[in-house]
Amino acid sequence: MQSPSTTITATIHNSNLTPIFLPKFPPNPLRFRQEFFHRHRSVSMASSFGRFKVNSKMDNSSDGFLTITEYAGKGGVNVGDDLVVLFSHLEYAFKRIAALVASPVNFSLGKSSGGNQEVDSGRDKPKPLDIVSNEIILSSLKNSGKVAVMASEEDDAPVWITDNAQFVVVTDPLDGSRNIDASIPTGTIFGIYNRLPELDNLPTEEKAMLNSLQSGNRLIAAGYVLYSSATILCTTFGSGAHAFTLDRSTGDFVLTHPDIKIPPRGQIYSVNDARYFDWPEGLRQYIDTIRQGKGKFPKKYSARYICSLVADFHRTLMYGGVAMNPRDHLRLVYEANPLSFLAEQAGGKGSDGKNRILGIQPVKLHQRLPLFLGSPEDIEELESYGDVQQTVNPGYDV
Ligand SMILES: O=P(O)(O)OC[C@H]1O[C@](O)(COP(=O)(O)O)[C@@H](O)[C@@H]1O
Repeated sequence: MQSPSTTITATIHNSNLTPIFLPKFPPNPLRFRQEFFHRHRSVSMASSFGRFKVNSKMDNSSDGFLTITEYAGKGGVNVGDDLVVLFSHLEYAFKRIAALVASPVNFSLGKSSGGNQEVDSGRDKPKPLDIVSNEIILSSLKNSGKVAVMASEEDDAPVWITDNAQFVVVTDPLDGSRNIDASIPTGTIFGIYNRLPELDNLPTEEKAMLNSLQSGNRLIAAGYVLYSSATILCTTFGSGAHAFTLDRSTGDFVLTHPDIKIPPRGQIYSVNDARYFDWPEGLRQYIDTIRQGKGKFPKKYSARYICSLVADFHRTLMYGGVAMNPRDHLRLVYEANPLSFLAEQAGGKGSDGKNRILGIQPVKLHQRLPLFLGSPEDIEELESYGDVQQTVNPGYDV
């Protein structure tokens, strides 16, 4: 009989993981790289924006996992040097945030949004993690030299960084941070647009705002980072959704989930159903119906709700079903648009219950709306109930 450690080692070996607590294995098998090349060898990866195409040189690549830089770079989908540089700076920010949320230093930072009120004299009040994460991302974007403006959920107004840089970045630096004291997964969400040169002559505040209020249809890239048992960066450049897992032994994000396809139909719904009595009739009926297995899919649905949007969305992408927040709570610019872009790139849908999210023109930076993300058949069935947006919003303590 094998010893437990032999069994664990074998299991990990077979699943291509390289944990830091075990001796390093020989180079990782070729599986993901080969799969990726095989799938994309002659396939046009042009997005609806018509920008990115696979470079055929990828066929001749060497062994091992594909890093995100390789994927995005000249040997991969070739999104352009500027975007590759921007991504490498974003990656650095995400690694710093991943380290921070997992660090004992959290406790001295004051994890919760309220921060630590008790401070020794002469010492600054610790900043909550969402503020620190915001600063980390802003500093990376500044260092990249590629970003004209950043709009963040943590800032009242967009920050103009530099003239003539190509990109606009919108972000929720640390979503789900209210859960962090319990070490529940959190995430970063981001979207990238091209700067609109036609606005260049406007006053700074105005051009910063209008560049940030672009419709989701114009996103050229988007993604989220899940800080959980693994740190996963799931991204799209408009040519499918791909997830990269942080290999802590090398510090690289490596392609582990190429070309994610959300199941057309899932069996999981994700919602804060303590709000049931504030829901409109249509939403109650929909949930009652699928719970009982009386919907179009004749199986009883199961509920999962982490209350951390990135984690709930990631699970939905992997397993299918629908993740929702039916009240005006989540932000169009920072959350709904980037995640809807990813959902669509994976074959899913993003809706406000009536309309496609990516078609909505933002009118305010911090605009909130109901959000439904998930499998196409589930979203279509939900929308067919008509009355699914929660308009009663009394304010909730937790
Ligand atoms: O309280 P609700 O309606 O369940 O909302 C929970 C949602 O709010 C969030 O915590 C985001 O809220 P904040 O933007 O206020 O941090 C999501 O992560 C989560 O999905």
